[in-house]
Amino acid sequence: MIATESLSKRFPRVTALDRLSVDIAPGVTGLVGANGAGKSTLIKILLGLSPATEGRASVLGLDVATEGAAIRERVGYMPEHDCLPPDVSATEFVVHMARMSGLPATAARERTADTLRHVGLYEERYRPMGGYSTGMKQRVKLAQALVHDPQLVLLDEPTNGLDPVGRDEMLGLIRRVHTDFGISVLVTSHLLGELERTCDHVVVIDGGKLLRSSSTDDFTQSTGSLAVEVTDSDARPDGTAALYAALAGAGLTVRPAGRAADGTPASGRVLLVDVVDDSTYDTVRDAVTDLELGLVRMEQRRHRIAEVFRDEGEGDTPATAPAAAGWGAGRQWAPAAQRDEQNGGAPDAA
Ligand SMILES: Nc1ncnc2c1ncn2[C@@H]1O[C@H](COP(=O)(O)OP(=O)(O)OP(=O)(O)O)[C@@H](O)[C@H]1O
Repeated sequence: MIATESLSKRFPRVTALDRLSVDIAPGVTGLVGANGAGKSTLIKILLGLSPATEGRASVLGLDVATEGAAIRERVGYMPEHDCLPPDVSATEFVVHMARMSGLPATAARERTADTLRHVGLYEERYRPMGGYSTGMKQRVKLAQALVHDPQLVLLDEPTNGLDPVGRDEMLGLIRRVHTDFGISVLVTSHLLGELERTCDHVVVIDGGKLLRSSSTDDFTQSTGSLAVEVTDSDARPDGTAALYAALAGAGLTVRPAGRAADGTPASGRVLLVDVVDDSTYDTVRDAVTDLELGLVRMEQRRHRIAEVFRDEGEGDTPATAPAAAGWGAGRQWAPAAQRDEQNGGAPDAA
């Protein structure tokens, strides 16, 4: 669907893309990187709007250097920044964009109504967009990217500025763009954590270089740990501590999920139990029953994408720690994504 070969973009003072070679298949793909990693630059090159300094790229089999117009006919684009005229309504704007894409007037009106309904804009669609919330504006930007029924959409930071609920809704909408309409999606974000729920595949770039391109499952494969959470009871006001002692006493390796920055156990209520064999599940169940605690959850733990990068970064091996100055930001950026997950996905101020 998208292929780049040694693609570079150099500005006078900065190399935004550095010999990037990547292949992106149909489906929902996340393009993730810290601010300034080169995500928007890549999107502009893929749309044929900005020439590469070196290398090649194709989108839907079309060459970005010579077939930009044909690419833009088949591809929708949601830009990162606010670009909506404040005095017109969503309906007027999206109809206009549909007409610009070549749809006849009636089809443009029908497609606009369908698309705005799909993104969840109802009565508000007749009001001037200047009075819209950030979430509504993001939805209009998504609608105009979809209105001409593209084969692929490129979404640049669609969750920017949204609160946790708005972000979840937007990610759900993006997923449905693919499942309901069969449109492939390339979505950028600087938050690793949010993409693992939405994307089939994740491409990570840093300082314009490819850091990793893998299926989401490869990033988040199961670990050998079981996450267990229990309630407290009158008899045992600290149920987690009681369970910890019981499981350790039964010979299992147990630790609290997460540690504070100084290495002390975090105050969280989730315990991680190393799975030895199938009997581990029975031991946990029996311990919870014997202590007369309520079992909130017992689940096989999966890696979070952010942890993969944190763990790899700690080794500082040449294969995973790029020389680019961006890695400094990257190291802060993985825990930031985790913080973001822990607090329920609050917008990242970074
Ligand atoms: N027109 C330009 N002229 C000079 N430098 C540019 C230009 N466009 C981008 N850059 C630089 O190229 C680098 C990559 O920018 P880009 O916008 O692609 O990053 P990004 O990953 O999309 O980050 P963000 O989400 O912050 O936009 C940055 O250092 C940026 O300052």
